[in-house]
Amino acid sequence: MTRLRIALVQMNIEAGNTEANFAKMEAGLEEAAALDPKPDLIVLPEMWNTGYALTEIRRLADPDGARAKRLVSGFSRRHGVNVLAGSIAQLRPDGVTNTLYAFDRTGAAIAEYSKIHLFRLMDEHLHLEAGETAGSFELEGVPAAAMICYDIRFPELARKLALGGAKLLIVPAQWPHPRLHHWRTLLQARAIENQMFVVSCNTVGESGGSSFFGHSMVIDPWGEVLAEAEERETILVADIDLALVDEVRGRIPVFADRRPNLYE
Ligand SMILES: NC(=O)CCC(=O)C(=O)O
Repeated sequence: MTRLRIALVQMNIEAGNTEANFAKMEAGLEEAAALDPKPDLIVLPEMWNTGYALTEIRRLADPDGARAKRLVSGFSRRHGVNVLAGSIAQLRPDGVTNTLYAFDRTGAAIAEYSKIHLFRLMDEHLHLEAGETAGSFELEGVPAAAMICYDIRFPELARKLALGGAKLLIVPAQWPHPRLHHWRTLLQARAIENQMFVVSCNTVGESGGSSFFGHSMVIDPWGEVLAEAEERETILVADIDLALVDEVRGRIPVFADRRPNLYE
């Protein structure tokens, strides 16, 4: 399949209120799955279970992500829809990670990725453990990849994922004011330079001393913004055609023209 309908659940997350956040996440998934036509893929934002309640994160984090995995996997299977389950605060024996999962239409796990660049400005490095591997996977036969929020400031990671074949990059985030122009510019740059679709799901509202601006986006491999949310809770929907990736890569053959021996 080269065409995908994507729905992004741009939601307000209450820092530290996991029960409210789980309820909101489930309501958001149900609302997205009820769209007509139904989406092929639903995406959630970063750290949707706890928000940035980092000083209490060990108490709040989901042990092995068991609760989130059980709920989202069951939802995927019941509705026959792929879900990229945001990221959550996941409790592991060696600490808390900022981890996303993806499930296919049968509810089977197809991806797990823990954020590898921790964002010092929001104290992530003091409370979270960084992941150690990049996030590539396959979605309905499409080579795809995921990064989390601050990761998009590292073009070398996006390039590695694109060189590995990714045509679709999915980015859950909690990106606050006042850096809207960084968010939009970096996401568009990752799409243009790697000639791939970039799909980013942000949050809205005040939490943990930050104000999140939404502006979830779907950007095509030419850098065109196909859909962009405003600063309020919403389900943002866009239809993408993956065939455009090969067309753009054929028109400007960036990957064939690279000179890695000069700069790697
Ligand atoms: N949650 C994050 O990683 C935020 C990243 C961010 O705001 C940035 O400017 O980078």
